[in-house]
Amino acid sequence: MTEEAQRRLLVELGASLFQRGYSVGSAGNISIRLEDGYLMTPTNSSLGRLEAARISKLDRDWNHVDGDKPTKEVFLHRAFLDARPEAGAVVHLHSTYATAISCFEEAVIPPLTPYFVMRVGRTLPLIPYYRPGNPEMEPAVHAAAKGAKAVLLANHGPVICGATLIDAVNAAEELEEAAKLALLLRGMSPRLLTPPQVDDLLTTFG
Ligand SMILES: O=C(CO)COP(=O)(O)O
Ligand SMILES: [Zn+2]
Repeated sequence: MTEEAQRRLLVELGASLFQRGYSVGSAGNISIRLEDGYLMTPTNSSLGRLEAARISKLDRDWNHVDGDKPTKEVFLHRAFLDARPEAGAVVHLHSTYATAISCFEEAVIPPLTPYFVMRVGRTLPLIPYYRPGNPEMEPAVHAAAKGAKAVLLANHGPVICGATLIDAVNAAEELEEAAKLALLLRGMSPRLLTPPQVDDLLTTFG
């Protein structure tokens, strides 16, 4: 896909996430890996109102080379993109239910549905609280991303990657849905997928 097409897709999917309430105000940020660097949403931009020509571009060494100033969470995206060479895009949201789960001491989403396991995987590490934009978070996120496709930032929100932007957005939506189910069923005793069922999903679709 050309860079122009990636830019257009970022504008389209950002608007789609915003319109459906996955982000509000100027919350959240998205990155895409290119052959010659990275595209990132500009800082303080709304995912609902991105402009293709103003999207930030960084070179392979993470220097800002074009467009508006990038998100203050560049290091968060770098942590994922460095740790997971197969990742083509990273989505960070403040989506309501995943953020609610991130506020628990035990921030766990159990394996309730196949699509959560298929898109998010076996583990969802919780990163301790850091101020948004604090680069000190990078080593913890990098280490966690080595073993997981997604993390929850405590009292802040989810970060998730995918092979393509569409994959990362699908995974972010699936994570939010699973968080909603986990909260709906909290305190009850729902049937969970068994470890062999989880293994089977990851072997078949992982
Ligand atoms: O979600 C955000 C901070 O965590 C939004 O920050 P930016 O506007 O700098 O991308
Ligand atoms: Zn944030």
